Amino acid sequence: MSAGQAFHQGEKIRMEEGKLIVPDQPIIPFVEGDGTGRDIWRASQRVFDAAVEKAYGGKRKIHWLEVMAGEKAFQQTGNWLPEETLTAFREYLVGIKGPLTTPVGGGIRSLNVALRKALDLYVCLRPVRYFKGVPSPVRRPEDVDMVIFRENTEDIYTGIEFELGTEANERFKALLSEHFPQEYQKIRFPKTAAFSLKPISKEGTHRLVRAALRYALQYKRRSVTLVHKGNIMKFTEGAFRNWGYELAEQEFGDQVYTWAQWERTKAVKGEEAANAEQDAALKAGKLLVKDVIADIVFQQTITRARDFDVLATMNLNGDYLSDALAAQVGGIGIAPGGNINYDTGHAVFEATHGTAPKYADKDMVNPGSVILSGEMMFRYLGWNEAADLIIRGMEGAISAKTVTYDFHRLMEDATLLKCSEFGDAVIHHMDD
Ligand SMILES: NC(=O)C1=CN([C@@H]2O[C@H](COP(=O)(O)OP(=O)(O)OC[C@H]3O[C@@H](n4cnc5c(N)ncnc54)[C@H](OP(=O)(O)O)[C@@H]3O)[C@@H](O)[C@H]2O)C=CC1
Ligand SMILES: O=C(O)CCC(=O)C(=O)O
Ligand SMILES: [Mg+2]
Repeated sequence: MSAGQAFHQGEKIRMEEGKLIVPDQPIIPFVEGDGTGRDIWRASQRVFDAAVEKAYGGKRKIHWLEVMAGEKAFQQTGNWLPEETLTAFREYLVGIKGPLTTPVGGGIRSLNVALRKALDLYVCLRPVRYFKGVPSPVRRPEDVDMVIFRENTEDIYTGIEFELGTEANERFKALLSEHFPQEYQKIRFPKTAAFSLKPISKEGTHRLVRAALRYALQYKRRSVTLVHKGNIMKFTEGAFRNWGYELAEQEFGDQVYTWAQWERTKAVKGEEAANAEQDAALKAGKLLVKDVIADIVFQQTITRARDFDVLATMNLNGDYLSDALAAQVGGIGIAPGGNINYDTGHAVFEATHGTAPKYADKDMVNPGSVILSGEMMFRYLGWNEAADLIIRGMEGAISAKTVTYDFHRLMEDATLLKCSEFGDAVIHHMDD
């Protein structure tokens, strides 16, 4: 059904004066996704409808609107990401999607990235929390309670690349050697080098860090950590850190204490004075804004998880970090997310994982990531009662040890469920 068809029941979600207006019968567009997306969507949609029905007894209802993207769209329309799909997500403001396949080393560019860019969904929000009973490779998974704010529209995901052997690559190299001879000299094997460009802007950094800080202050989190590889990429990743501190001090000065402030005090008054200043600020309830280099963050989030809370990252670092952190709390089968523009209200919720093609149509994988992405969507809509039921259902199914293969292989005495059966178990445990 097309986005604009007037006879579709339900109403549009709107944004008015910076506030989301959610009717009781909203139209929500969804993409089921490629590969395992099909199985996962079927299970998840049942969970969402059950949660809404149980929470509101018929007063509220979602009118699902299927929109096409990926393989299904290509088969049916010859287009991987039809304009109608973008129009639907634009018009109805809030949607949800399954994973879409991106070929490696050639072929189409990521449809996921294209959607994020088209709707300017500049925050990729990925909470990482522990559910009791989930199998984990670390000793204290309950210490993991982090929220990733990943920049979603810049970085190497911009897709400006020059492939070896193409005329564009030769022209790009000629431009470098003519206009930037010193930089050109640094290329180890210029004859066989390909290139990717990495734009990182002050504007893009500011809006991402602003969103992370607002979230941290609203939910009374302990800290926001800026993640970067600024020692090596000084003017992109290093600038991300500097602009992040700048924004924090300029816009949230009376509510935060930054490590940039600590450095300045140390330079003038010494380390002891800087430590005392930080202690006093934290005692006064200020939010700590700090930074970490992107390699050590992968170690420290494991060895001292409690030191990390909200993490603000550029696009690639956040992509890596989301899968890595998910491993500590049960893996990618239970890692939700949302792509959000807090200014326009547009949001598309989706799992952190991909299409896992080897499991496609086997009714086997964990639908938990999409189910929890729906939970995030309900909270975004203010439907907290439905969201709470989903959490209760997930907790109940996991603590009853009725789980899909990914958890089953790591748990003792668990019952192996199919993807669809896990959805049923979540619904069943909503009544716990
Ligand atoms: N937002 C999106 O749409 C995303 C799309 N992708 C795309 O997906 C495709 C495949 O990517 P790939 O790198 O293989 O990553 P995937 O996340 O698709 O799969 C990697 C592994 O993660 C585990 N896994 C994934 N999903 C689940 C699940 N629901 N339940 C349990 N385990 C799960 C499986 O592990 P095991 O083998 O151990 O069982 C699987 O083999 C690529 O084309 C990629 O571009 C990737 C990420 C995000
Ligand atoms: O777009 C893709 O295929 C991969 C995206 C991805 O890995 C992510 O957003 O986490
Ligand atoms: Mg990823």
